[in-house]
Amino acid sequence: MRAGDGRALRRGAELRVPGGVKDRMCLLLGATGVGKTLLVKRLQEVTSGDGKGDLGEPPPTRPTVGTNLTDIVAQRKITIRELGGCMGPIWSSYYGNCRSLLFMIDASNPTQLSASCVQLLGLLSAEQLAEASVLILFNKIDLPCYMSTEEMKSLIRLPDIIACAKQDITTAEISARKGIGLAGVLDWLQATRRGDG
Ligand SMILES: Nc1nc2c(ncn2[C@@H]2O[C@H](COP(=O)(O)OP(=O)(O)OP(=O)(O)O)[C@@H](O)[C@H]2O)c(=O)[nH]1
Ligand SMILES: [Mg+2]
Repeated sequence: MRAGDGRALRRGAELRVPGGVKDRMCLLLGATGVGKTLLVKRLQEVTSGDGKGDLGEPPPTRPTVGTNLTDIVAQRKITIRELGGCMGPIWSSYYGNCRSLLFMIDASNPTQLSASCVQLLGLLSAEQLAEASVLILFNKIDLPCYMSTEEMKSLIRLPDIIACAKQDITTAEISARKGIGLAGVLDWLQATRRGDG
């Protein structure tokens, strides 16, 4: 399934995580509208070869009702599974074969911050994700906001969260719209993929 082709779950069919041990993948999670689908589309653009230079206007996205599986082919193939924000109550059904986790926060929307923080704490305390590498993405830094990302991090006490977490956590500030920080995301994905052997 291509990014952006979110589809509804049919009688919980998608709840069965593809169980093969070979099928380890990167989960992409975050509240509705933070920009997950656009990020995946942009990563595809920049790795497709013709994505050098200006990315241009962002492609349209629709809310993901269900899940999108996308292969990013850079030095090695990386499979990213985005779960729609509206799927929050059943995200945990997909933790099983997750090796790395991208968690996205909307840096232009401080009113959503506490909800995102609760989601993040839930993820970090999940037993099945204890060994996952985590990249927290503050997206939409191209938009003006009355609060800086540093203030947002401080508000949710992110340094304390990182210090107490079992996971190896990295943070990045990006704009999926403008293409800012995408190279760093790809580098991180490649580095965690290498750890898979
Ligand atoms: N300005 C700006 N807009 C963005 C950015 N990233 C995403 N958007 C916009 O935010 C809206 C939602 O983006 P999506 O990628 O559909 O969000 P999502 O996280 O996949 O949402 P769900 O699938 O509902 O969970 C779209 O209009 C995007 O174009 C960004 O970096 N900057
Ligand atoms: Mg989406």
